[in-house]
Amino acid sequence: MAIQETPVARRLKTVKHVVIVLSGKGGVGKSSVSAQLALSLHASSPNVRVGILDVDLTGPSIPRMLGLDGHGVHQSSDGWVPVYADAKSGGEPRLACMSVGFLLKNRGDSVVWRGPKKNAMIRQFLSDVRWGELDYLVIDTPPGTSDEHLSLMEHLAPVQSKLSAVIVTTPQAVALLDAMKCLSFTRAVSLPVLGLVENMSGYVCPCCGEVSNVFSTGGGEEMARREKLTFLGSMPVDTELVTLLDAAESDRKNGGDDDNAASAEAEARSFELLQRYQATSSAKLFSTITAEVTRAVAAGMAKESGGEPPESG
Ligand SMILES: Nc1ncnc2c1ncn2[C@@H]1O[C@H](COP(=O)(O)OP(=O)(O)OP(=O)(O)O)[C@@H](O)[C@H]1O
Ligand code: SF4
Repeated sequence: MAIQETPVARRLKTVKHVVIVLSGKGGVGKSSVSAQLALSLHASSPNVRVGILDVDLTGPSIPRMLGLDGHGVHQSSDGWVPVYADAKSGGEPRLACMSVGFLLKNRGDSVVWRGPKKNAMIRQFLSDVRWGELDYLVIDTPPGTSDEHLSLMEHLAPVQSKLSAVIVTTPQAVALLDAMKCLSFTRAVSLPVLGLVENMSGYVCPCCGEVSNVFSTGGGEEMARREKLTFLGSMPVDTELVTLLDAAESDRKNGGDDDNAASAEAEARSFELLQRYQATSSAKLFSTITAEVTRAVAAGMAKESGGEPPESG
């Protein structure tokens, strides 16, 4: 008997690879890493098409991080239409975003749902968004390994071969302990891990750019070595990132939330700011991560098709 294709599998047929970003603890920078990874993949080639899906139902922060606060969800005959972060920056839009944040009236509103409703929402996000052709879909998840993660893995099971994960941690012992729980989750659900990112590893002085180690450092690298994971790199606490996010946000607010010329211009400016951050030294890490993601995905695809993986640069 033929196995019936699920709506999620049908929808994700046009998506080549899915990168799930996980963290054991809240507030370690998982959404920042997801947003910067999506921007970096987008910048890696003028032909790469990227989607970012925010399934952090109780704390969606991707719209703010991409300067897209205030957008709503529009329905088409073929499903929900994602919001394009680069829609106003000229050329064909190729950075698509969908978040529960687009469903909330105000940013301060919270989602108070029980498990079954969360599960249904995650299924709908995976099956109903009209992504079109995507090279990468980055999924930002809630912290920890909760019901949402189990739902996500259950719905994504038919496309298991397209999945991999990036784990984000901070260097402190308590965060590393939670990152280990995250790692055992990936092992339990057979989710391949592309590598580990250590965020808030040191502090970049806004005056001279010197990096000082406020907390312990190197814990992420040590954990990666011990667990035989790829260490993707470390990112210091960078006030430039905070300033940039604030600037992008106030630009967006000044433009208003309506779809008028002022808001379009503000959105184009905030996207430009975000792209500019990619060129700073703290964000250089993301080109390494992007290269690793691209290499691992190409190797995986070559293995599936029986061919040789391309040489990594
Ligand atoms: N390297 C960094 N330098 C400066 N600020 C950072 C850095 N990483 C994250 N932040 C800031 O820390 C805050 C928390 O980051 P973020 O929302 O990415 O964490 P999270 O792990 O996704 O949190 P949550 O538990 O809410 O999902 C944000 O305001 C973000 O801008
Ligand atoms: S890192 Fe350099 S500029 Fe920053 S506070 Fe220390 S000495 Fe001053």
